[in-house]
Parts: sequence; structure tokens; C-alpha cells
Amino acid sequence: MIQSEEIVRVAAKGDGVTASGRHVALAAPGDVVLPDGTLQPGPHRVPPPCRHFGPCGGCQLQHLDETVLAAFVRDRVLHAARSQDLESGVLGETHLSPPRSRRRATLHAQPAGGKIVLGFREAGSHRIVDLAECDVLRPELFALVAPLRRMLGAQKGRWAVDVELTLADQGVDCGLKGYAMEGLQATEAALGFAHEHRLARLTVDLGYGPEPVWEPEPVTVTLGGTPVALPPGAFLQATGDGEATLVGAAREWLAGSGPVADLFAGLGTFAFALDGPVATYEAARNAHLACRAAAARYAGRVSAHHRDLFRNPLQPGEIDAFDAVLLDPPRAGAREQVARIAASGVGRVVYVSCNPSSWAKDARTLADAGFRLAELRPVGQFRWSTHVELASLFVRD
Ligand SMILES: C[S@@+](CC[C@H](N)C(=O)[O-])C[C@H]1O[C@@H](n2cnc3c(N)ncnc32)[C@H](O)[C@@H]1O
Repeated sequence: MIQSEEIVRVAAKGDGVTASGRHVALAAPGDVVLPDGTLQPGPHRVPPPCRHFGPCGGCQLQHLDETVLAAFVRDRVLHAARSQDLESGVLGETHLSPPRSRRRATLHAQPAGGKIVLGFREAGSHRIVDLAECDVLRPELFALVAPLRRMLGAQKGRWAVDVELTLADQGVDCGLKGYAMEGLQATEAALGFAHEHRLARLTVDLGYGPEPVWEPEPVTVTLGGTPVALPPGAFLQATGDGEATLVGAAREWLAGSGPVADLFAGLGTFAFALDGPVATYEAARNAHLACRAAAARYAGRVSAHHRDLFRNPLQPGEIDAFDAVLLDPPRAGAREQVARIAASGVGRVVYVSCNPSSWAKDARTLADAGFRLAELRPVGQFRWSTHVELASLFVRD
């Protein structure tokens, strides 16, 4: 006879899992799966705040309460560490970004069924969820959804546009990929939209890179108190509070340190927030140039270097010129670079990661070279999604 089974944890992709290993979609720990397959809600299940939850690919975990959401982020990070036999000296508090805090998002738009649909894609599908509300996006970004729908409706025929929205110092930076802007009507609609909604910038990308068509004043993001030019499409941490948490950890762990190498530095999110001398290394040319210009103007203690750290990692002899290394690589991790850090004499490494699995493999390399994982802080910037980040400190004597 089939027994009732309790959901005991949430799997990496968001399903609830019973002690026997059975996966149940949209189940929360404490829910009970009855013999007929129905779910009896437990104490950690909450009503999803958004009407689109389920089909919308933007969120997977809106049915979980705050306690279980934070535990999901923490356990993903701990599980990754333990998969490589690593235990952290200190496990810091888990940071969860609040609702409506996401300052960057890519939405998709196209005509369907006689109207324009605009929103995130459905999970595992090309279908677009036509957003009537969103509990993830900053209100400044969501406020543009309905006007964008009207503006994009000026295009004729079949089309599909990606809409990149970023909240910059001057307001919203909006990038349209695939928007033809052909003819007077489409051009007037785009410029009228930018003007009416006081966009910081509007760029159009027809396959040759983003071209600004509206930018009343240069667009910046302020990083560690320093205004840095924001190139279209450049990387920015997903939420302001998430950035503050990661930067706070780095500042604490690198306080009083001598020169720091900031690898995969982007626009200088960490470099401009630290107090001592920092050398940044970054492969994206636009981001590197923006960082270099801001450093020259405002922060003489920051020197910026353009370098592909996958093909040309910093070598042990170069790393030895620094007291500490901070790295924040893309999802793939930084295998080649971490091998050089392991072979160097540096004693302190701050590793910020957007992928606990690749981080854990790199962390193993550091541990094998005598580093101890001194502290670990789980970070959930992508609230209600299964995307998990972390900050970590490695030390060797
Ligand atoms: C997760 S982002 C972090 C950026 C920055 N630390 C921040 O917090 O804003 C990763 C950065 O690595 C850069 N990157 C990707 N591949 C690289 C490579 N092979 N060499 C150097 N930088 C690279 C990306 O352009 C991006 O700026």
C-alpha cells in the first residue's frame, strides 16, 4: 500500500523531495503527499504573491515561506561545499533580497493573438508570460512594461524583441534587441517613449551591437561612491542590497590589507568600494575602459588592466605582488586562474561566486594548496529563483 510521505527538503531545481527521494513539483517542506497523490499543505507553504507564479520562468519558489527560502539558499551553498569535503570555519547569515528589488532584467516581447505580449519566458519554453504584475522587479522597471507594450505595437509584421532594463543613477537604461525602428512612426514612437518616461538611455541593437538613440546625459552607476560610466549591457549585481552584502563581506575580509588584485572586476564594483590599492583585471573591453576612466578621474589607488583571465591567467609571480586576491568569475568558475593562485604565495583569497558548483571545484583546488575556508556567506539576490550566490574567504598561514 502507498503511504503518505512528508516533503523534507527542496531540490536544486525547486521541487519538493520526500525522505524516500520522490520529487514533487511546487511542494514545500512540511507538506504531505497523500496516497492519492494530492498535497496536504504544511506550515511552510504560503500563497504565491504573484498571479503568474507557475507558468512564469522568472520565479520557482514563491510557495515557500521566508524561513524555508533562506534555508534553501544556505543549504545549496553548504551542499556544494560538502560535495568537495569542505566545511567553513564560520557560516555567515544568509542574505535574501526583498521583493521588488531586482534592478536588472531581460524581458521578451512579440505580437501574439492580436496583441503584444511582454514578460519573462515560461519555464523551458519560448512562450512569453504577458506580465500584468511582477513582485521581483524594482517598481521603476515594472512601470515601463505597459508603455513598452504600446510603443512596440508601432512595429508592423512579425517581430521579436528582447528588452534589457537596468536601473542606473539617471533612471532606467532600456536596451531593445531586434527592434527595427524603421520608418517615421516607429522612430517617433521610440523617441516619444524615451522622452515621456524620462529614460536615462534607449539603445537599439540590430545585430551590430547596441546603439544609443537617446541619452540626454552620460549614464553612470555609482560603485563605492564613485560614478562609473555604464556601457550598454555591462554586468551589474542584480540588486543593490545584494551588491552591498557582497561588497560588505569583501571590505570586512580585506580591511587593512595591502595591494589587492580584483579579478573578473567588471566595472569595479569591489575595487571602488575597498580602501587600499587595487589592480582590476577584466576581459570585457567596454567595462574595463569605464573602470579605467573612473579610476583615473576619482580613485588614483585603482589601476585597471584589460586581460582575458581564461586564456591568460595571472601567473604566480604576478600574484605574489599582492597581499590578497578577490575574484568574482562568471558561472563557469575560474579553474585556470585558481590553479595559479594555488601555486602562488598569496595568503588571502576572497571568492565571490554566482555558481556554487563551479565555486566548490575551485575551492577544492585552494584547499589542496593549503587554504582553509574561513568564512562562507550565502546570498540569494535572485529571490524566489533557484539561482544562488555566495561570498567566501580562504586563508593560509
Ligand atoms: C560575475 S561578473 C563580476 C563583475 C564584477 N566583479 C561585479 O561584481 O560587478 C564576471 C565578470 O567577469 C568578466 N569576464 C568573463 N570572462 C572573463 C575572462 N575570460 N577574463 C576576464 N574577465 C572575464 C565579465 O565580463 C564580468 O565582468
